[in-house]
Amino acid sequence: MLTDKFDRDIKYVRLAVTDRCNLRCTYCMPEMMKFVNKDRLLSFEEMLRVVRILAENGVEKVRITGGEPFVRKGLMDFLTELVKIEGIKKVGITSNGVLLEEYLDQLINIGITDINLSLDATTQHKFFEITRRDDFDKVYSSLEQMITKGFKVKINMVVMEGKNTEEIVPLAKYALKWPVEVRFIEEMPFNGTGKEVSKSWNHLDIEKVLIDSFIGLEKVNSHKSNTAQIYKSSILKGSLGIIPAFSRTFCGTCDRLRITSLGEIRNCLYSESGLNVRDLLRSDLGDQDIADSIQGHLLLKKKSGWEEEKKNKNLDSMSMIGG
Ligand SMILES: Nc1nc2c(ncn2[C@@H]2O[C@H](COP(=O)(O)OP(=O)(O)OP(=O)(O)O)[C@@H](O)[C@H]2O)c(=O)[nH]1
Ligand SMILES: C[S@@+](CC[C@H](N)C(=O)[O-])C[C@H]1O[C@@H](n2cnc3c(N)ncnc32)[C@H](O)[C@@H]1O
Ligand code: SF4
Ligand code: SF4
Repeated sequence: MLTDKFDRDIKYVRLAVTDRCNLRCTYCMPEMMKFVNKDRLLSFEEMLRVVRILAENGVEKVRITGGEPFVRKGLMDFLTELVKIEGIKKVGITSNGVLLEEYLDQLINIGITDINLSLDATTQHKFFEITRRDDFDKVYSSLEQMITKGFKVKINMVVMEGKNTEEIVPLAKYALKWPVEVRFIEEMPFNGTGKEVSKSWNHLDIEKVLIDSFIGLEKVNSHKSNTAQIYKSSILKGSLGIIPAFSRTFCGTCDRLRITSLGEIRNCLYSESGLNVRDLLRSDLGDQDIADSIQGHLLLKKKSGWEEEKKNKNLDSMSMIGG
């Protein structure tokens, strides 16, 4: 079992399969984003090997992220192999939904039905302002199809002062008509431009809007490794959630490791650097040696990454880290 100095067992890995993306969300990257050379990314074979090593050491859940996972060629073949790895009980994907619709049936066949969909607006116009691309209709259509086909869907909206706060209630209303979890995320300073987030709504501002707009909304307890505070009401088919990713910490129960698109194992979203597992996989080290290196690196995981690493001001694009 991979365990850190504070007895947190690591069971969850977030794997960024690419840094490339077909959108340019303003909170994540600049329009002229420079992506890394493809040979610096882990190959799918290397990813499968590292996940096997992690699974042999207690990791049970993998979340595929990026960049946009579906822009990487060969993703479906990779996922088919990934779900077969012994010990991996759950594979989820976080996607912007632009290319998702055509893959839904294949995903069901593979056994992946857990999708977190990023959507920050309910109109074409607002969607374009935030993502700099005109793909709202494709994302909405993917969403409708996912609901029809019975996927377990969580919607992620990054809340930005002066940009989309008026979209909180319209998006939350998706949970009135569909059994989806609509989650509102505090903006974090990973926009790839080096600029700080000027002023952003925090979890209390978001909570006030939700409580004022939905009758009978109540906080419920959620799983300890959940990033979101969940709210339910009898009027909702789904639920609402707030992810206080910037202003508060849920580090005490952090059971996550990240593998960036460059193949770096990072102990925390806010870590400035990590263990270069790509070089280890390309050396002649065996699986046990690599597992030992990962365990060694894990001992550097901070008790509260949020408090101790946030000062790093690592302003990478979120697409490099995977969120
Ligand atoms: N501060 C912080 N934010 C996180 C962490 N994990 C995910 N996030 C943020 O939470 C938001 C939603 O991320 P998702 O990719 O949907 O992942 P998730 O909500 O952790 O996923 P599941 O719990 O697996 O459904 C993104 O903005 C992430 O950057 C974390 O460990 N710490
Ligand atoms: C980096 S994206 C990668 C996966 C996919 N492209 C997507 O957008 O869902 C993963 C998650 O990080 C979130 N994210 C990106 N930049 C963020 C920021 N600056 N603050 C908070 N969340 C952010 C996105 O909204 C998304 O839910
Ligand atoms: S948040 Fe996701 S969809 Fe938006 S630019 Fe970043 S990687 Fe692409
Ligand atoms: S800030 Fe770092 S340590 Fe805290 S929950 Fe997020 S990833 Fe884990």
